[in-house]
Amino acid sequence: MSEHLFLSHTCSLMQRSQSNKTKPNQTKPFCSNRSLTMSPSDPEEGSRNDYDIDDHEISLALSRPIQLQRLYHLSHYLPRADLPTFPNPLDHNPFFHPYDGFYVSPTDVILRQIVYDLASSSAPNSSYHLAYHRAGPRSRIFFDPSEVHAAIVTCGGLCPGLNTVIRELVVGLWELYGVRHIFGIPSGYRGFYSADPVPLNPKLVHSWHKIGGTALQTSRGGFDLQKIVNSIQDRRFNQLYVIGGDGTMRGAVKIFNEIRSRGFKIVVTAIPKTVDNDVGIIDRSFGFQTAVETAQQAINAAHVEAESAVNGIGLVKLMGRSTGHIALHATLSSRDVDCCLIPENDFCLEGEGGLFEFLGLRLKENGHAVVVVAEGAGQNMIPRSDSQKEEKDESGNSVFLDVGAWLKSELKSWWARDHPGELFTVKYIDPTYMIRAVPANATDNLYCTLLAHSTIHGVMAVYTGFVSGPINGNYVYIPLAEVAESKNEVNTGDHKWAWVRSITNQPDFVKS
Ligand SMILES: Nc1ncnc2c1ncn2[C@@H]1O[C@H](COP(=O)(O)OP(=O)(O)O)[C@@H](O)[C@H]1O
Ligand SMILES: O=P(O)(O)OC[C@H]1O[C@](O)(COP(=O)(O)O)[C@@H](O)[C@@H]1O
Ligand SMILES: [Mg+2]
Repeated sequence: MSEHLFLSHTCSLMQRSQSNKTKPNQTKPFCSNRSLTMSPSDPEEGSRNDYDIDDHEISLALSRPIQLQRLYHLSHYLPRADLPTFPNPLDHNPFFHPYDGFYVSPTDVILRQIVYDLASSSAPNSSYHLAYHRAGPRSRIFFDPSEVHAAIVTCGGLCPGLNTVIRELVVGLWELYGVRHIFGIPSGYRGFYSADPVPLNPKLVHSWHKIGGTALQTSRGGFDLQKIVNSIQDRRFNQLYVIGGDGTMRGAVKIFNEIRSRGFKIVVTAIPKTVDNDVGIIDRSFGFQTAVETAQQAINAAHVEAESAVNGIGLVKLMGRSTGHIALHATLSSRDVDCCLIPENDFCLEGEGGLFEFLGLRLKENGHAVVVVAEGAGQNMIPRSDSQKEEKDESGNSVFLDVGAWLKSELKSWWARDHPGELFTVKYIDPTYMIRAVPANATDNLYCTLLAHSTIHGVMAVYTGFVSGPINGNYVYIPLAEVAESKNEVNTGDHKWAWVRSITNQPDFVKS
């Protein structure tokens, strides 16, 4: 799945770097502050210290090959004769003026990593620079727009921006490429074989970006591969846009493989949807910022309630099945939070270093405290029956118990035991669905638009089995299977989590 490209700029950077070695007084590339970048090859400038960068190390780092993550293209399994090409209709779109460089070529790439330690050759992947195909319009397309039959489906839980993505897929296909056969599949994967497709057009979807949820409806479970692919074939769909989270994408990989093995001229693409921001590789998922913003209202309310009570604790549970991104970002944005609990960190309640001790001190100092807990945190501590242990939703995801309700009850028991007769209040706010059922904010709406349009461009170029998404702020095409298996967890060793801890002053809550 990979090929090596030695790009000419790599060579030219190497040459620049090497030529600097022989002309010590010239400005070196990548050394912004000459006084901090003495090279050991310049004896008159002193001996090597911590700020030194060896030219040889720079050359080595820059001379690494670029490994391009290859994408599936219909030409990989269909004869070229079945894939006539057409000029991109954007050539004649009155609103576009394709200039030199407007169209993206297969050699346009975006590097996965932009932060490098030039001196490190032992770091993972350091033997090459990983790159992805840049997203964007191609000069030639492989679909006659009049023959396109596009199907759009939304699966899994809600996320702000779902309707915007659908809207922009419809408007983009219609306005940019002249596609007129666009259909919504109602109620998730099961809708392929249990419902009639709904014809979509720009007029119908015009104001959908202002509405939360998904106008196409969604569901969990109901993934029947053969029925889905048969339905796609029977209805002559040749473009499939699947919008959903990790489960949906694992399903999309199976659909893609089945379509490929049947040799159909059908493109499959997925648009990652996860309010939890738990999908890896891409910078962030759409709707996440809206969810964090909406969570502020719950935190503010918890703070007001806590402050207005004697020994008041405001407890807010936020979404995050296996990752604590929403809780973390909401905590960082709020500054009213005393403690943030996430699934990536175990915590203990009792004893020295435990949550109760910490909150007891906060109440003593401030008279109140605000706790934010992600829904997946502390699940291993909540007592559950055998049937609860086994419980799964229709998609096979484990059903979590309510960590907020459990924590509230534990807090009350602790206080009654250790501070009998003293006033104490816990106000538990569970805004779960409120943070994901809202329409996307302006930033997420714009993001959804770019996501939808960059996806359409890739599909019209008949890349298949791919996901479009931003890496380092640039839109790229990533193999679907890679995204489906990726995970984005909070790195509790990095600066962001340290920042949470420095704001809240919370300890690790480990048993001492
Ligand atoms: N491993 C899998 N293989 C095939 N389909 C799956 C898989 N996991 C989930 N699905 C299907 O994907 C859809 C959404 O999955 P779910 O886990 O509920 O949400 P999300 O996609 O948001 O993670 C459901 O219809 C489910 O049946
Ligand atoms: O009640 P539902 O609809 O199953 O949704 C609850 C789950 O959905 C989520 O919001 C998102 O999950 P998915 O993106 O995997 O669908 C989780 O945070 C939460 O556990
Ligand atoms: Mg999921």
